[in-house]
Amino acid sequence: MAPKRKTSDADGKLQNSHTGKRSRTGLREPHPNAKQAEDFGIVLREFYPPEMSNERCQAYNDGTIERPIEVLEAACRDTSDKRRSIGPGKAVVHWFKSDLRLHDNRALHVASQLARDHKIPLIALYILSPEDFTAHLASPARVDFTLRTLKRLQTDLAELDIPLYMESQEKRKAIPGRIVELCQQWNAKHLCANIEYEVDELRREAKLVRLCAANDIDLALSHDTCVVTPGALSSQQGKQYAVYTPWFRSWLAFLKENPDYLEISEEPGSNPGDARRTLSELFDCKIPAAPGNKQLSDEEKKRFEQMYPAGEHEAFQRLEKFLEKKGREYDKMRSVVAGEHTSALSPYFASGALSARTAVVTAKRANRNFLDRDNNGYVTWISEVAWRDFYKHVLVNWPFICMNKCFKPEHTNIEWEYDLNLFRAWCDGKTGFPIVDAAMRQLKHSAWMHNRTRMVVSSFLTKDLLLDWRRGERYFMENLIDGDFASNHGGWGFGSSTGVDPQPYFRVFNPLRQSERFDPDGEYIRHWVPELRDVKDKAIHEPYNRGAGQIAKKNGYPEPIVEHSEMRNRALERFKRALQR
Ligand SMILES: Cc1cc2nc3c(=O)[nH]c(=O)nc-3n(C[C@H](O)[C@H](O)[C@H](O)COP(=O)(O)OP(=O)(O)OC[C@H]3O[C@@H](n4cnc5c(N)ncnc54)[C@H](O)[C@@H]3O)c2cc1C
Repeated sequence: MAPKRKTSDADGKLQNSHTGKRSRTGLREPHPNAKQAEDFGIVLREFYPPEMSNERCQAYNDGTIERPIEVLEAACRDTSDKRRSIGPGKAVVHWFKSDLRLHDNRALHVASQLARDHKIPLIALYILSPEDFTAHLASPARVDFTLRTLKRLQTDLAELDIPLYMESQEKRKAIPGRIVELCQQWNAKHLCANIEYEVDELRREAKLVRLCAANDIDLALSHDTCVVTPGALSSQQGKQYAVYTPWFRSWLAFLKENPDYLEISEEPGSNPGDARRTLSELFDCKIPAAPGNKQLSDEEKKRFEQMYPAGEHEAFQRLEKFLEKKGREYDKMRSVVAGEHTSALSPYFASGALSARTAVVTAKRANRNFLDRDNNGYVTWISEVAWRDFYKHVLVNWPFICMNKCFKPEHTNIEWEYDLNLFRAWCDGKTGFPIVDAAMRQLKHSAWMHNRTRMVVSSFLTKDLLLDWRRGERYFMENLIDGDFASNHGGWGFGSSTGVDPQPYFRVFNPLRQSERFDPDGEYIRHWVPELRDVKDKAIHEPYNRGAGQIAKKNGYPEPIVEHSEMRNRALERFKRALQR
């Protein structure tokens, strides 16, 4: 039998200009929530087509549509002969994206080796794309952190006589062409970059590989951001794991068998002596400005600078300090929401100032006996870093999750609410549920939130308010300094029970129990909700039901906006109904 022809991802995007099942007229009918989802700001129509159909997700699962990673692999394969024949040129370029570090950077290492072998200089490149920031919902705090990290990177590179050329490109479509133009201007024949696994980026890189080859430039791409490359692990049936625990077992076994995956790449050496002179104009580049829609106030800028100093040196110091002071107790303390018991390294991973590999190797060293599961603190922390890999592996295999779809497309049929008042109350930390409000205010102030409360508030938005989880996912991206598509989607999928390896839908977090368990003395709540600071003892968890209503009311703290058990039942009914369809 002839194999089924695969539709390319890009073809499919054009074919699938509408959503849902075919009606009797042959046109596709929208999903139950498609229109509301657009009006509620979930599908960004400025950049993307309407929500895709469940059929089309199924076609990805059946392998009849090429995944973006396959499109990229095909581009690399088709151009490999041509690329191999390309000579050295006069410079090698490393294109920085979300890998803003010198230490343990796979593609940068390749670029530096090439430059050394051919005795030509290395040029570093960064292109800021306001459109990408908007389409990918980058928060102003994350953009500011990226720009501050670039400043550190520029200084570190300059010490090696390597220039960092930076510019803004308003239109993201213009980026591949502009990169080719720059390489031609610098007479560079080799361009190196690390792979980003989000759909837009994989498609862009597939185009760029071909465009470069057509212009006599070799784009060499490296796998770098995950410890274990997406696609390297598969179940006994040869499939991508959808459950974390067996996946993690396989991840550990893979690293035991392939220790080279934990090898740290050397930092680049200095450029040859005359690079300062021959490339002098590239050394004075200004850090691009944050786009107008991603600006912070002066007060916010100062606050974030203090909370999260930028750069890889800071990241490494924080890593070492965390492992030394908190690592051993991590398994016992990581869910306590008051105080600092986790590493708070997520902004550094997200910007690429710290590699996951370095984190694992350093933790392993701190533990010394990692594979024999010596200390539960370090082993648990490594397993958390592995969650980051897990969600990226999931994204590569099920790319439609990048397109506003659930991991199980049938979950798109859940009937959500689209109530703006409830959504605002959640965003502003005014739901009358102290643990939820404390967490949402922590997010506003710190652009970061504790993992436990991320789970609590995502469950609350979806199960207690029954709001479409994708709006919460978007709000997180727009506000987190560590916003990372795969981890954020994974977290929201977990909390809303619509994702890969989710919390089962019938196990609904009770905000009160979560509060009593993970903030037993109410320290976290009192810190973030000043209206409740004078509330004594256990009343802090639900002031209106435990005799502290007067204080709460006097200080303007709202009564609960919903009744948990009633909403829980409603959520269970809606999930059951959707899954029985
Ligand atoms: C609804 C929701 C949304 C989330 N959104 C993001 C996000 O946008 N970006 C992000 O980096 N993480 C996200 N997470 C995962 C997790 O909450 C954060 O990574 C963690 O809180 C960061 O704090 P830390 O650096 O102190 O973590 P630590 O506890 O010190 O863990 C170390 C590192 O492991 C990784 N990690 C830990 N837990 C997870 C996890 N559950 N999933 C994936 N990676 C993990 C992170 O890179 C983290 O920095 C989300 C979780 C949920 C439930």
